[in-house]
Amino acid sequence: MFDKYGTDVCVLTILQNCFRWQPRWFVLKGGILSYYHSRDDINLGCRGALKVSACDVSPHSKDQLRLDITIPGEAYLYVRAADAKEKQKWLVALGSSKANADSQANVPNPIEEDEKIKGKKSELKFYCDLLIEQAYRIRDSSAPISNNHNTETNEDRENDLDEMARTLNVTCDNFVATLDEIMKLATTKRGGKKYSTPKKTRSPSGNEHLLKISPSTESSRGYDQPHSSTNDRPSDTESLSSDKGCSSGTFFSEVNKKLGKIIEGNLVITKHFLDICDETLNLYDKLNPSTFTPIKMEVSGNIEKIREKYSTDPLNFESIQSMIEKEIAAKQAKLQNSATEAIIFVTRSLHFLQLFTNEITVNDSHFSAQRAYVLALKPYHGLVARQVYSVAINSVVNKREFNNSIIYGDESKVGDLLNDTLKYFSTNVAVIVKNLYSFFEEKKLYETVGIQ
Ligand SMILES: CCCCCCCCCCCCC/C=C/[C@@H](O)[C@H](CO[C@@H]1O[C@H](CO)[C@@H](O)[C@H](O)[C@H]1O)NC(=O)CCCCCCCCCCCCCCCCC
Repeated sequence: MFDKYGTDVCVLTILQNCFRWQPRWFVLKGGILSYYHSRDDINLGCRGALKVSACDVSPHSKDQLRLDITIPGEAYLYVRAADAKEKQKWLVALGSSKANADSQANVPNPIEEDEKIKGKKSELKFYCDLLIEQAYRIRDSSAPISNNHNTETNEDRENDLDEMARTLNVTCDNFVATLDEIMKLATTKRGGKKYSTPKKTRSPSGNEHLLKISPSTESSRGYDQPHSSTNDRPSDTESLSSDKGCSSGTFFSEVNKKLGKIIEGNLVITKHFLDICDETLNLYDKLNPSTFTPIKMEVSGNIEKIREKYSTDPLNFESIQSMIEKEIAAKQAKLQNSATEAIIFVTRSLHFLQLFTNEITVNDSHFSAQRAYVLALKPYHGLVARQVYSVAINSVVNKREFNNSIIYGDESKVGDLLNDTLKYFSTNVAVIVKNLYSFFEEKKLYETVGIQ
């Protein structure tokens, strides 16, 4: 188990998609557990790494050879040793690594304490995951077409590859920029030699304006907040919600018309909330039905639960907040199928859509969906839901198809209106989502309802 560098190395089998165990090469060094595709691939870089001190390590209750290594709510690694002896060695090695880190934690460590660095590190991890995923997508898409049924033309493929390459380029730039910021923060904190950004030696990406986009680290839930109150909402409601009086427009210019009345003060008006949610359901029909029909059904089931509750007493349940308050008072919020629970899940899907529509104005659809998922849904999802996501993300249409499916009328007349209507939708929905999340927090709703 120990190699010539005094490092713990081992082949462990790892639980991958579809619940199949795959052998992987693991290295535990300096408190970091890294894994590689195989021993021969060490030079190619690790496939994943976890800081052991941040992990919970627990033997599986039934499987004698399995260890679950998790950072609650963030990462998980399910591994299986070849035999009981090997598992025991790993338990001891991981346990000692954690204990070492704990004892060092008593010595004040300015880097660890620095919230900024922590935030940047999770940003870096986000870009690292994206880089790996985008690189694989390019590899898969550039493989020769193996059957005659594929209707995609060479031009389509080239366009897709171009778009993917541009996105990869932006992600690389973001990754490097974040790493650079971490280096600066770390050296300043340590009082070390001032770090200066290395000169760019490669050709510019031509996407410099996109570098401003970075994952939100503003709150623990990763919520993006373009506008903090109803007063911040865009004033030009007319021009963006009514597609400037022409017969061409987008799906969102129609939806936007309904957004004006949805908020009163901080209250989200139930009737209009339901209206908007119903509208957004139409979007799922533009996506791959076999993947998205079940997701649409789940979301529409939740919308129906809210509608049903509302219909029992529209006056008392005029706002979403009053509906929740009354369910809490009647001790109904915790019940299975409560309107409160349904509101939480619908809000999460709206949050996803809000982030997606904001991001798609400057990025490709895959990146946008990925970012929206990481911020809006992933923190709440366990293994199964994440796997559903990984299937869904692979059937996301590209940006060109996305645009085509939301534009109606004369495409050439839509121009800037496309992005304007997306931004308008996103900005206004952000206000709705923000108000609801603040209310959830105020009422400690996740604890009250008993969900993660
Ligand atoms: C182009 C967009 C691509 C979208 C790709 C992302 C897809 C997200 C996949 C999400 C997988 C969800 C898997 C299921 C999770 C559920 O377990 C979880 C919990 O369910 C709730 O459980 C309660 C009991 O505990 C139950 O009572 C409750 O009723 C039930 O809901 N559910 C969730 O976390 C909610 C997930 C909502 C996912 C919404 C995804 C939004 C996708 C928007 C697509 C349209 C936008 C693009 C338009 C493109 C046009 C070309």
